[in-house]
Amino acid sequence: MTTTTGGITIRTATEQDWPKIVLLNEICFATPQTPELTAFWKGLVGADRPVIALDGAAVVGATMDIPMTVTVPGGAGVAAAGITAVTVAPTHRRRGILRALYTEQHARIRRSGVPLSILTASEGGIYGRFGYGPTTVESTVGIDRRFAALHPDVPDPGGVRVVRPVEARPSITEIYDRWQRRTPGAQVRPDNVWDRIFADPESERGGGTSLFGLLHDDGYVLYRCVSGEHGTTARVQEFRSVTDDSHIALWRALLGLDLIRRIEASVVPDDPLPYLLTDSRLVRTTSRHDELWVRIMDVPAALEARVYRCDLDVVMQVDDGFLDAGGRFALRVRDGRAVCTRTETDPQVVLALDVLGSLYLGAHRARAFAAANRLWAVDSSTLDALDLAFGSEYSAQMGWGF
Ligand SMILES: CC(=O)SCCNC(=O)CCNC(=O)[C@H](O)C(C)(C)COP(=O)(O)OP(=O)(O)OC[C@H]1O[C@@H](n2cnc3c(N)ncnc32)[C@H](O)[C@@H]1OP(=O)(O)O
Repeated sequence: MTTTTGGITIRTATEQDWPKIVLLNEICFATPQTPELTAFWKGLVGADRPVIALDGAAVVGATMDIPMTVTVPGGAGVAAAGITAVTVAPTHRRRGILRALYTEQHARIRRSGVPLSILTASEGGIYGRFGYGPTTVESTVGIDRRFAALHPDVPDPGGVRVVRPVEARPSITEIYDRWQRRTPGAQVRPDNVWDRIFADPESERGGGTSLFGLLHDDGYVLYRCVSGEHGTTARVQEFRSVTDDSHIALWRALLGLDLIRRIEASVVPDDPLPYLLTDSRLVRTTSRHDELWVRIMDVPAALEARVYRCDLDVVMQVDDGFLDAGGRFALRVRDGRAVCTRTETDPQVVLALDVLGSLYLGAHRARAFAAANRLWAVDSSTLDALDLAFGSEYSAQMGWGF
């Protein structure tokens, strides 16, 4: 495939293009790549899968996607294209190269038939126009461990062992798989991603120690320590837990790190962490940000893949200004399962595809979008019905974690 717009050629890459793609990535993300990192990305993406933009012989833009599987409410794994490493040279920005790359890439994604396309966004203002809505949410919190006391009602389930992560790989990966299958927005993690996590290359430690591990039968923590002028901080890279007891036991272990001054971790909106402490204010939020963005490629397939919390009958008009994946859809839910079909009936709800993407995993509310005039509903009870049905048990979670 090759198309040319405004003197720029858009085509799929070959193995020979990779040195130029890597240089573009290094410049755009201000991160030099080691040969190992390049080999890792090539293995993940496939050498001949990026879509690139050329000005003469120079590569001036690139985008890639990785085949992924995302958990949706109810636990099903849905196939998704994971868009990554999108770059346009600083010499060629704001003249439509990203749009040209995306047009080509998304046509290919559509032909592949996957119901979803996903990404994590470098900036929040770019991807809505392409039908992506922010879905999962996470906060970074910091705790001054010296003052953190556990609430007297919080039990001490025990069962945590200190491990070297690489030696505990089978247990850690098995727990991740359990966590991923029950967590909307979580993704199946392939072996080569695990290989990289356990290899723990020094170039990616951000000045910290190698990874330390805490392991429980139903959860684990991977963290590293960073020393600064105000003492040592334990930075949690991953905290995965599938039971309340393991969540408590792992936080007890972290808060027991006597010589560590501060613990930093990412938490989801309904994380019980503040309630474990006598003083919940000690869990200070330092940032709150979107994590996974979803673009629904096939509305009926995506809406039928998840389960719902109550019965629902609604006709939605979904507007897609980028591709033609929108239209009018009748969504009928009984006993949690949906049937979604195209219809000509007048809609009770009108919304853009990026808004439907934001509602899809259950972490955002239709009523809030309606208040912002980003969703129209025929009446207030329709908004209530949407929010009741689309809500999910675990409100939000994190991505691949690297
Ligand atoms: C999924 C990921 O990989 S996230 C990483 C994205 N990459 C980066 O952040 C690296 C640094 N930035 C870049 O490489 C480039 O600036 C890109 C890729 C973000 C944009 O590339 P460009 O070729 O300049 O974008 P292009 O000209 O095609 O713009 C497409 C649309 O997005 C808009 N847009 C582009 N960049 C931005 C921005 N930073 N903020 C808001 N809107 C933007 C344009 O106005 C345009 O809107 P329109 O089509 O509705 O008029």
